[in-house]
Amino acid sequence: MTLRVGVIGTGMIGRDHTRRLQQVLAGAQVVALSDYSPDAARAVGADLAPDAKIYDKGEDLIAASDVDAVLVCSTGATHEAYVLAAIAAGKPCFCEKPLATTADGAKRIVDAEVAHGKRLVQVGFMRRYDAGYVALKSAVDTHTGAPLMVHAAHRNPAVPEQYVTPMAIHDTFVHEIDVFRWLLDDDYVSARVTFPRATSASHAALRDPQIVTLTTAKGVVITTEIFVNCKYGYDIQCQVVGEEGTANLPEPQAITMRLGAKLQNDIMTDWKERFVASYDVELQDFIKAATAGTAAGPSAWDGYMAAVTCDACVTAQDADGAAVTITNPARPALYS
Ligand SMILES: NC(=O)C1=CN([C@@H]2O[C@H](COP(=O)(O)OP(=O)(O)OC[C@H]3O[C@@H](n4cnc5c(N)ncnc54)[C@H](O)[C@@H]3O)[C@@H](O)[C@H]2O)C=CC1
Ligand SMILES: O=C1[C@@H](O)[C@H](O)[C@@H](O)[C@H](O)[C@H]1O
Repeated sequence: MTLRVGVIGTGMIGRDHTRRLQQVLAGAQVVALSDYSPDAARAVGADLAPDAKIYDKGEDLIAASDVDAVLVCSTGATHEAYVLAAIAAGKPCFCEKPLATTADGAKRIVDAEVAHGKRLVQVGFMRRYDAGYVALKSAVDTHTGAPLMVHAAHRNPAVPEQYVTPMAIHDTFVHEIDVFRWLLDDDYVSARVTFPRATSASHAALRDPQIVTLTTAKGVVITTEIFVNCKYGYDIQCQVVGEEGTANLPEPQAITMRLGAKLQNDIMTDWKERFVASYDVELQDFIKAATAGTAAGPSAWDGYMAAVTCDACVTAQDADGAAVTITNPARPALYS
């Protein structure tokens, strides 16, 4: 059976996911596209899915009888309404991060899915599918002993002018929030944010870099540098320090050159390239589960827990370095 997929939001990642569904992965076909700007949907259709029907409204795409499953790739603030509509229609839904821009919004999705009684939602936390993180988790689970600390960095070369201080949490750090819960099998109890000297490459509405310190229920302290105007490349770093040893996230494969009296290798410059294989694997997982009428991988609960933590981190950005407590809600049986 070929899964008939509708894609809502045909910007950067909507286009890229349409390409992988049409050209890379097995078992799915994009039959419908929708975007706030219909011209953007038409352009992606013309380039990648000429037979796809273009819908002016995402809600109509979700309701269409020939759409089996939905990909929500529009801007973050629009996700909640589309995911709720997909659940109401009983259709599997892959939602790009964030699941919702507030914890309350994510909770409404969890409540709707629990009421439906079966998982339908997968959140686009693709790092859980990254071969490097999978290897790191295996090392942490089997070799390095009880984790004590994590040191991490999330660096982007530059961000658009409209990117402001809270986005460093909701848009960027949200990946670490999810992947470290999974990596450590733990939840967060507090968040603290400090701001080093600001880079001159930023502007008044974006305090950059920032350092977030999360403490987990088991007492692990995680420090992450978020630096979104680092200039030199897209660089994701992670080191777990355990009782017996340390484990580092592997560097992406790159040719090492001895050239012009220098030892050098390229550093990637964007997320599309850095995590290309992870996006492929996560969506193949979505196709497999959605074909069976359900969802796997990062759940609406994971999206909700990430949103709760994001809210605490954003509060901590204005707390002058003080710790903000994170209260974890009770987990419904659907997500156990
Ligand atoms: N997992 C990952 O690594 C990444 C995830 N993302 C997430 O994907 C989502 C989209 O990001 P980008 O593609 O980078 O943004 P983008 O700005 O390139 O594309 C967003 C698209 O959504 C459309 N849109 C806006 N409101 C809409 C609405 N109400 N209904 C339908 N379409 C609407 C816009 O017209 C635009 O075409 C965001 O939530 C972002 O956080 C983005 C990049 C990487
Ligand atoms: O998800 C992503 C973007 O939306 C975000 O803007 C970047 O900071 C992240 O590095 C990237 O992975």
